[in-house]
Amino acid sequence: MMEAMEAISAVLPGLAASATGDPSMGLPGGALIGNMMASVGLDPSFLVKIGVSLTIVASVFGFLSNAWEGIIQMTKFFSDNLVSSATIRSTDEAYVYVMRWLYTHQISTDSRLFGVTCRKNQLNPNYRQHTRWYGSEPTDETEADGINVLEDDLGPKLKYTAAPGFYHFFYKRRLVLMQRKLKEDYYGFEEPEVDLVLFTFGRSPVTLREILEAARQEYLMEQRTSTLIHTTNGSYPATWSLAHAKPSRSLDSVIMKESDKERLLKDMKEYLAPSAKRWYQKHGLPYRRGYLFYGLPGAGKTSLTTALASELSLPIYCLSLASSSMADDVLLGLFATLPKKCIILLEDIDSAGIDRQSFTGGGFFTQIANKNEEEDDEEEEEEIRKREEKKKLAALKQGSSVSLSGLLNAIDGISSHEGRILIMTTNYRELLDKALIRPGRVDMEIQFGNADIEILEGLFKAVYADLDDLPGFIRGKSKMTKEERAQKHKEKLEKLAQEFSSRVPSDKFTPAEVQGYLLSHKSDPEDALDCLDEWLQSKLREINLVEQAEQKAKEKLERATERKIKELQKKKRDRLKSERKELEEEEKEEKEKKEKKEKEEKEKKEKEEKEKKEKEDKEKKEKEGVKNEDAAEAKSEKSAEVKKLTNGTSELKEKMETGDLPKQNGLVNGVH
Ligand SMILES: Nc1ncnc2c1ncn2[C@@H]1O[C@H](COP(=O)(O)OP(=O)(O)OP(=O)(O)O)[C@@H](O)[C@H]1O
Repeated sequence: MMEAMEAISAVLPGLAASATGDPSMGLPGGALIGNMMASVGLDPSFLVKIGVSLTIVASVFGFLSNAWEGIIQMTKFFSDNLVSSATIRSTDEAYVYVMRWLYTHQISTDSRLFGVTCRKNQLNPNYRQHTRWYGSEPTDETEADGINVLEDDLGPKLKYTAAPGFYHFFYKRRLVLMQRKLKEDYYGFEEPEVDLVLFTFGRSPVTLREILEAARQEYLMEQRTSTLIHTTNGSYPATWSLAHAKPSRSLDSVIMKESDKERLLKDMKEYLAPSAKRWYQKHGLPYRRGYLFYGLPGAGKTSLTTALASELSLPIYCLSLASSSMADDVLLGLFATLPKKCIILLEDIDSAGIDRQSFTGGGFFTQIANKNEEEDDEEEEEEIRKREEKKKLAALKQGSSVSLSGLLNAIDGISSHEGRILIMTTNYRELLDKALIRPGRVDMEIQFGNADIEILEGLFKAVYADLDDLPGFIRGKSKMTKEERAQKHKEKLEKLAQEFSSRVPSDKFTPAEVQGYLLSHKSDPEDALDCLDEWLQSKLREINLVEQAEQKAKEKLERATERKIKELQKKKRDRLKSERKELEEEEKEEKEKKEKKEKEEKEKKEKEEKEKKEKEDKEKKEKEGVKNEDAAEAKSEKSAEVKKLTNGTSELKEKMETGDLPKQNGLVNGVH
C-alpha cells in the first residue's frame, strides 16, 4: 500500500513540491496549502494518502454497484424466463389453504426464520427470529391463518409461523422456493397483509398448481369433519377470515322441540337440493332462504346454527351487527364476497338502525322519539304502549352503525349471492322492523325460550349420555355384557331425567343455565339430583330478586306510560277543541261570505232586470213613436186624398151645376 502511495506521489509531484517549498515545481496554490498545513503541524503527504484512499473506495463501489445491477438483471431474466410463480394474498381464502397445507405437511422445518405468537387471533404478531419451525400436534381448533391452536394446562402454547423471508422445500422431488413478504406499509398495529409467493424452476406451472389444488382439497375436506367458522377481524377493507374449525356438532346435542328441529332441517334440505335452484328460477324467485331465531340469550340459537352447519356440511360466516366495526359499506362488501353455498349468521339484528349517538341524547333515536311525539296524539293507546316498551328495550341495547336500509340492501341487494342460507338471530324480536322479517327475507321463525319439561329431560340425558364418563353410575358393571350395561344405563338415566324434569320448575331457566348446573356435576347424575334443591333455592332467590326489580321497573314504566297517555289525551282533546273552534269560525266566515255574495248577486240581477226593462220600454216607446208617425203620415195622405177627392167632387158638382159636364147619376150619387 505504502509503495502504491509513493508511486502515486511521484506521479502527482505538485503537491509534494509545494510542501517542500519549491514553487517552480508546485501546483497553483499548492505552496499556500502546504504552508498552512505545515503551520498546524500536519504532514502534507497525508492529503495525498487521503486522496488515494478515496479514489480506491470509489472504484470498488462503482464496480460493486455495476455488479449488483448485473445480478438484478440476471435475476429478472431468470424469473421472467426460467421460473414459474404463484402469488397468494393473505386477504384471499387461498392463503389459508396454503398456509394450512404448509403447516400440516411440516414443510420448511429446517427454516431459520419464523414468527411466534401466543395470541389466538394474531392481530399484532411480534416477529422474532428463531432457529426452526414448530412440529404439529393434534388439536381441535384452527386459527385465522389456518394453523391449529395449541393449549396445554398452563394456557395457549406459542405458535410458530413463517416469518417474512425466503424458504425452500421439495414437493415430489422438485425444488420449490417460497417467499413470504409483508406489505410495505405495515406498521405493526394491525394485522399485516402478507404476500406468499411460490416459485418452481422451469416454465411449467404444473407443480405449483398441484400444490394449490392439494391445499384446497385438504382444506375443503376438513369441512366434512369440522365446521369452519369465518368472521371478520376488523381489518380495513373488511375481509372474511377463518376464525375456528370446530369439531362437528350433532343436531342431537341441541335440545329443543323435536318438531321444530325436524321442520327446520327438512326445509333447509329441500332448499339445498340440486333441483331447488331451477324451481326458484322457474318461479322467478331469488334463490335464497332466510330464517329468524329469536328469544332469550343462552337458549340455543348459536348452538343450533352450528349443528345445522355440521349436518349440512356448510361453512358458517358469522357477523354481529352490534359490533363497533360494522357499517353499511362493510356489511355490503362482506356479503358480496360470500362463497356460493354457506350459512351466513347475522347476530343481534335488532341493533340495525339504532345509531350509537342515540344514547348521548341527540342522535337518531331521540329524533325518532321527538318525531313520534309530534304525532303522538294521533296514536291509539295500544300503539303508545308498544312504542314506549320498544323505546325501553332499545335503550338497553347497544346500537350499531348499520342502518336498516343498509341491512336490507345487504340481505337482498344486487351483491347478495344466491344459494346461501341466512340465519338472523335476535333477543328482541319486538324491536325488529316488519320489513326485515317479511316473507322472502325470513321464511321460517323459530322461538327459543326457557326450558320446558321436555327440554329439561333432554338436557339431563344429553349431559350424562356417555357411560364412560360416569364412574360408579352402574354398579357391578364388570359382571354385565356391554349391551346389558348400556341398557341399564339407559333405564336409570331415563328415570333420573324424569325426576329431574319434574323437580325443576318449567319455563323458569334457560337451557344454558340448566346445562351449566348439570356440568358442575358432570360425572355424577345422582349428585346433581341430591344438590338440586339447594341450587334451585339459590337460583329462584336470584330470579325473584331480578323479577321484583323487573316488576318495579315495569310498573314505573307503566305509570310513566299512563301519564304520557293522559297527557296525550288532554293534548288531543285541546287540539280537537281548538280545531272545532277554528272550524266554526271558518264556517261562520264562509256563511257571511256566501250571504254577501248572494246579496250582491241579487242586487246585480235586479239591476240587470231593471236595465233590461228600461231598455225594453224604451224600445217599445221608440217602436210606438214610429208607428204613430206612419199612421199620421197615412192619415195625412188619406186626408189629402179625401181633400183631393172632395175638391174634385166639388169641381165636378160645380161643372155639373154650371152644365159644363153631362149629368152622370151614378157618379154624382156615388160621391155623395
Ligand atoms: N337448546 C340447547 N341445547 C343444548 N345446549 C344448549 C341449548 N341452549 C343453550 N345451550 C348451551 O348453552 C350455551 C349457550 O348457548 P347458545 O350460544 O347457543 O345460546 P344463544 O341463544 O345463541 O345465546 P345468545 O343469544 O346470547 O347468543 C352453549 O354452551 C350451549 O351448548
